[in-house]
Amino acid sequence: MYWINGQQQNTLIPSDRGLQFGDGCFTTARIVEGEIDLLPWHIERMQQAAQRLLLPAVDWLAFEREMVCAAESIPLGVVKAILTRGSGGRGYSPQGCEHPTRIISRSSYPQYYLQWRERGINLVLSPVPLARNPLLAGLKHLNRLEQVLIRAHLDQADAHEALVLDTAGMLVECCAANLFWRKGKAVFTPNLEQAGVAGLMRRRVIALLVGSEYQLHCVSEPLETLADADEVLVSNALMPLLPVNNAQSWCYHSRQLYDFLRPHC
Ligand SMILES: C=C(O[C@@H]1C=C(C(=O)O)C=C[C@H]1N)C(=O)O
Ligand SMILES: Cc1ncc(COP(=O)(O)O)c(C=O)c1O
Repeated sequence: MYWINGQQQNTLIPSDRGLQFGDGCFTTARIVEGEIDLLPWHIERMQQAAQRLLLPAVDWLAFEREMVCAAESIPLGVVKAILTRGSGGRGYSPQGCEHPTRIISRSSYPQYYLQWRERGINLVLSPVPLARNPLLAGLKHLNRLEQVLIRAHLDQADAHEALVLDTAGMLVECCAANLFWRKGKAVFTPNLEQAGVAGLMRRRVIALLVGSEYQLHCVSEPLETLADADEVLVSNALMPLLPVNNAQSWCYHSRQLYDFLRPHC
């Protein structure tokens, strides 16, 4: 089910720059008991992305209201919210684009995440690297060709998620999730300065670690750092947190950090 600028409809004008250039940003949220989990953070991240992408003024009240309405009385589900620069401009030029497009959709919850939480998942190294670009790093923008290629390779592999490196060979994240690993009481996550999406569940995990017995380190490390990790976890707004059993040929048996975080995610 889709709502475009508040109207229930399934068609988007072909000149929309979201389609023409991937000119916009998005967020995907979990609905729990009719409410959007982390709603203020979803709005805040979209506002920051809109600012970084120089989008024209957005009606944020309407945007939030439309997300909230899409979630109403749904026990468990997914709301996706997209903002594009709208239509207009000559070629790439955004000049004259003053009416951003709001696209809200609702879908069912991916039930396999419930099973994966209990059983854990396996990760395989993706052959597709992420380009390093600090200008776009962290943003959940609409240009997702890298993820589409990563997912296409993953669909052929015997694994649930992928380990994704950047073009310098540093760990960044997974196909559609952020990555954490633990060594003793030290917890690590890639710093996302050059590539990757600054996930909201990553933000929640980081917040939960503050003042705990664990120390968080945002790092730039190669794949091999996972060889002597005690535990590996992945997160996104829907999962929201999954324990990893295997990454490449390395096995992890501990659930210490997962058991600490899971009740709060
Ligand atoms: C790709 C989308 O959203 C991301 C994917 C997932 C998921 O597959 O679990 C979760 C959160 C999003 N960052 C999408 O089309 O919604
Ligand atoms: C490439 C990528 N990294 C990280 C994430 C995690 O973001 P969030 O926690 O906001 O869902 C996503 C969302 O699926 C993603 O697509």
